[in-house]
Amino acid sequence: MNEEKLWFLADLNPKQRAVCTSDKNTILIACPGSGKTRTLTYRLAFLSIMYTESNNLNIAITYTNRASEEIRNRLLSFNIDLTKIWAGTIHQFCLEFIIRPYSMYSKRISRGYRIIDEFVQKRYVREICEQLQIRLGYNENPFAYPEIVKEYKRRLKENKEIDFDIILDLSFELLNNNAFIRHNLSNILRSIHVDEYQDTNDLQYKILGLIARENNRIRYFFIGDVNQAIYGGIGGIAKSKTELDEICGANFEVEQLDGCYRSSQRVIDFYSKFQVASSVISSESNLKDELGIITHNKIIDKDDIPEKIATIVKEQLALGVPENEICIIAPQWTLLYPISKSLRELLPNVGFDAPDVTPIKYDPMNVFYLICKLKFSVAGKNTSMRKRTANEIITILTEDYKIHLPNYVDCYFILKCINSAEVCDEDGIETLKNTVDILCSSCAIDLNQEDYLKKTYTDFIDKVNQRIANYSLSADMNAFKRCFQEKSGVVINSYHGVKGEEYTTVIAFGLLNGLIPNWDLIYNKNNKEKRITETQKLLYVVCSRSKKNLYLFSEQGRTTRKGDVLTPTDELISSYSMFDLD
Ligand SMILES: Nc1ncnc2c1ncn2[C@@H]1O[C@H](COP(=O)(O)OP(=O)(O)OP(=O)(O)O)[C@@H](O)[C@H]1O
Repeated sequence: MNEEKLWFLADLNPKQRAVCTSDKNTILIACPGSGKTRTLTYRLAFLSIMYTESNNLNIAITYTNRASEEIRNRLLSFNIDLTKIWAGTIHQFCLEFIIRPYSMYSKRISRGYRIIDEFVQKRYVREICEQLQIRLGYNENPFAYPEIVKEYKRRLKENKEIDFDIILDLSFELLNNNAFIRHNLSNILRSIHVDEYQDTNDLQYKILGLIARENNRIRYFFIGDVNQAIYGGIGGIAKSKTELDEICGANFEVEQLDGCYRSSQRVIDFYSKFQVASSVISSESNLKDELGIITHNKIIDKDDIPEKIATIVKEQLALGVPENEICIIAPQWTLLYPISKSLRELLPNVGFDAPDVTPIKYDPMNVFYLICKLKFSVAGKNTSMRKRTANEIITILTEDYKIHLPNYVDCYFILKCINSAEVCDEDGIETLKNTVDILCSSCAIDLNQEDYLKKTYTDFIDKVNQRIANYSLSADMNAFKRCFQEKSGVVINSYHGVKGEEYTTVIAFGLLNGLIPNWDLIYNKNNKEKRITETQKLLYVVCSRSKKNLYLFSEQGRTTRKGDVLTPTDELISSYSMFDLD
């Protein structure tokens, strides 16, 4: 009877279908474009259809919010009921399934806590450096100083604050110290899928292992590609079968997918030169025999980059390539913001899905960010997102800040309050303040009695003001609305941000020693091997996003702060001696 509902399995090749419907703990390792994400997404759909009677959840842990959003959208397009599927990052998983429901069992957070963001973290580091009289060098990592770490941790503890690392530490502690939490949690799960598992760190594996060992009926699915392990610097590691067997107390099958459905053979042959674990990849794409364009320009001046890229974009559009099939990539946000601005000026009729410097920064775990999202996006559109966001606001207030809300407060009430707040066209901050005032008074929240919430509010307003001042931004309602407008068009993103994505034409610039690889890897002369492999993996990720065309730039004229000239990335130059570039 389910067969009709499983129509989508026909879109998989036999190997993908076997993996998708398998009931074994599986490690799926395969090359870019081989359909790992497709197999994972279809597996979630398969499980939710096969086990309609059960309430147990199927979990997908992704590296980014963008990836989990894409999985959810794909499933919705199949009309899959999402109630038994959960997709999000490991931090969201820990927060939702461990920290929030069990915070009363941790002395540190039992009376409430607030999650701090990068803005507050940077402020603390600045204050601590002043206090300890430490002068940090340019780009130096403050957390390499044990005395800074000690004082930072002390402050957070004293203020009942947690950061992203502490979310993981506390989750591990709660699970490790409390058998009943492991028991309760593992009994509501059917399966856990970890996408891009090569980027998982030791503590994250341990958390997953504690859950797995408690209940061997949960099926685990680790999906990844060792050649794309670009987070080694922050502890990401692809564990072997033996290690995963040990961590999860289970027996894993190792499976592989063959062929690449994304890229032409020419693109594959080019990026294969950056493999650290070699394998032969053959194209299964309908673009298989396309030659496309693969080029590396080392003579262009940095000031000519915007015009040159604008010309390529125009040519591609004229050839019929859709806007969202073109992607421009750079290694740093400091390069991405100016190129976005220049391209918008040079190509006023082209749409861009590009990073903008806006008054409000993306921060979905901050309750005031969520209030802004509802106030500054269009009411009446995307009702399910609005209801979800309003519910999330209630959850954060009650479970993180431990605020007792009156019984009448539900998502509709929150939406009504936010919609009714007075708008001040010239001043987004004033509008936000009106919204927070009405929300607090209607929900019986006295901000003066709620220290943590008030601190988060003050920090949020400070951060917005600082961004407006630092980047000379407009502060009117339109500027605030732009933060939440959906963008579409030519994609502009970072080298790390494009992981998992695919485009007909990829244009990458900033391929320079000092950026790719970064200075940390260059200075570390003892570890030449690491420098080479880390750089190769980044180049592999970037180039394997392309279906057909690849324009690479190592522009001239970029220098260090001292004025030393940045030269083209060595690993890129050495790789194409055997390859005929255009
Ligand atoms: N069996 C198939 N038939 C046709 N197209 C497929 C098949 N499997 C995957 N694809 C298509 O190939 C492309 C790449 O798939 P997917 O993104 O799942 O690969 P991936 O292995 O996750 O890649 P990456 O490692 O780069 O993230 C997508 O456009 C997908 O729809």
